[in-house]
Amino acid sequence: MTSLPRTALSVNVNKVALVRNTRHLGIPSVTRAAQLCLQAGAQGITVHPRPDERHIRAQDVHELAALLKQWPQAEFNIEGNPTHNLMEFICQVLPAQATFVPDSVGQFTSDHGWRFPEDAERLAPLVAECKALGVRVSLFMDPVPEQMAAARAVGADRVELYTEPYAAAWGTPRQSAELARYRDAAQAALDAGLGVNAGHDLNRDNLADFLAAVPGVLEVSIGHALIADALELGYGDTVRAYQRCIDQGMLERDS
Ligand SMILES: CC(=O)[C@@H](O)[C@H](O)COP(=O)(O)O
Ligand SMILES: NCC(=O)COP(=O)(O)O
Repeated sequence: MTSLPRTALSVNVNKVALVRNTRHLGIPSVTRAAQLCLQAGAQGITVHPRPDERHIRAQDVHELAALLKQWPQAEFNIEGNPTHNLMEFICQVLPAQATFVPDSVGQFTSDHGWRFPEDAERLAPLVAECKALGVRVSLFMDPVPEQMAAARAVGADRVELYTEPYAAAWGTPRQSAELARYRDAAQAALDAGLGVNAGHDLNRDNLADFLAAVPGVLEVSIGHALIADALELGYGDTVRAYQRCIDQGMLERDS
């Protein structure tokens, strides 16, 4: 048995909203999806309300915040760029965690992390504002060990390692080299006093290998693949399948 905390699964429901938004019928319901995932054992719900509202809308953020109040053991994680629309949501609903992501307005999807020292000056007061509200701050970061102390220096509690490069390398000859980069970045984050989250393009195939190799991952936020799986398996069975991947990865890491 491991003495380390089990990696939490935060389900990103952006893609439920994306389908919902193609009609004016309110289906599929974002709050119902979140509720079913929580009932199946997910430890959190994540949203990334983009300024163009292509998926999550302001109303979703408020309805999910109300739902999460009924699940005090689960966490609400809101992602976004704090120089665009994120801070307004943070002030309004006080989620457990804010994940700062350096996306441009209208960006296709997140594809890189913050860069230091360039971003330090504008991030520090925004991190402090969240902390004063009692909201934990995680910074979306590329797996660069040298950047982790700087993330800590602006006041962040955690970093979220951007896992798309690992996901793209999974199952190829580059997999172990990629995993080494993430292992080193996570260790540097831990050494700097940061907690470690991870996300982007994680799925049922690549998740266990990631957690087996990368130390101390407190949370994975997973949306695109998980919601696609839920179309076939249903939300409950899908969440349970991802929890098994988490358990398998942690067991391998600790054995
Ligand atoms: C920060 C991150 O990796 C996710 O929020 C990802 O950007 C999901 O956003 P989309 O669902 O809009 O692709
Ligand atoms: N922070 C990553 C996230 O919330 C979900 O990313 P993805 O699984 O949709 O790629």
